[in-house]
Amino acid sequence: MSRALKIDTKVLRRVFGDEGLQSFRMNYYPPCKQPDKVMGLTAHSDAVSLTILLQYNDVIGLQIKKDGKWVSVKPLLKAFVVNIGDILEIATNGIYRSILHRSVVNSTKERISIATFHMPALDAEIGPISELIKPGTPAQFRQISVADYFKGYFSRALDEKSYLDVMRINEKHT
Ligand SMILES: O=C(O)CCC(=O)C(=O)O
Ligand SMILES: [Fe+2]
Repeated sequence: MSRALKIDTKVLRRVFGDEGLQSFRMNYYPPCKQPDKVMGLTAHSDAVSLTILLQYNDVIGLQIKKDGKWVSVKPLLKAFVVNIGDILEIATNGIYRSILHRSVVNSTKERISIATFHMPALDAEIGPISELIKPGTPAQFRQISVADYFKGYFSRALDEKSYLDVMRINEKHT
């Protein structure tokens, strides 16, 4: 990522240093006779920096929004899905985009996924990396402490990528 962003590797270490937090969530989706009428997990992007996800059993459910369409991510044996989260979008000033995703349910089979979320420590600050703010690319997001960022995030309903708009400079705060 440092190479792609053309920044020193020390910069990402500074931002996502070794004091970061990891949390995890196990999602259990029971079968539903009318899967078209329910949503397993509503469309969202992960608020964190990076998510490493295991689709534990061989049941399709995770979908990502690609070119305006929902696309299923086929579970692969022993493979992880790596999803970019909102903090990485903020830190890279919009160069890396967090992925909009959701989970649908199956009519006969249960589904289990395990997500590990990675983020900076609560007392760290997040905002666009200073090395990426240049005359042609001004800061797109505000600077905020990780604690305040998550306080705001958890006080809202899960709603696509709407919380990123709250962090955006020159956008209406809803
Ligand atoms: O069940 C899945 O595959 C996705 C879970 C997810 O998006 C989440 O836990 O944030
Ligand atoms: Fe997610």
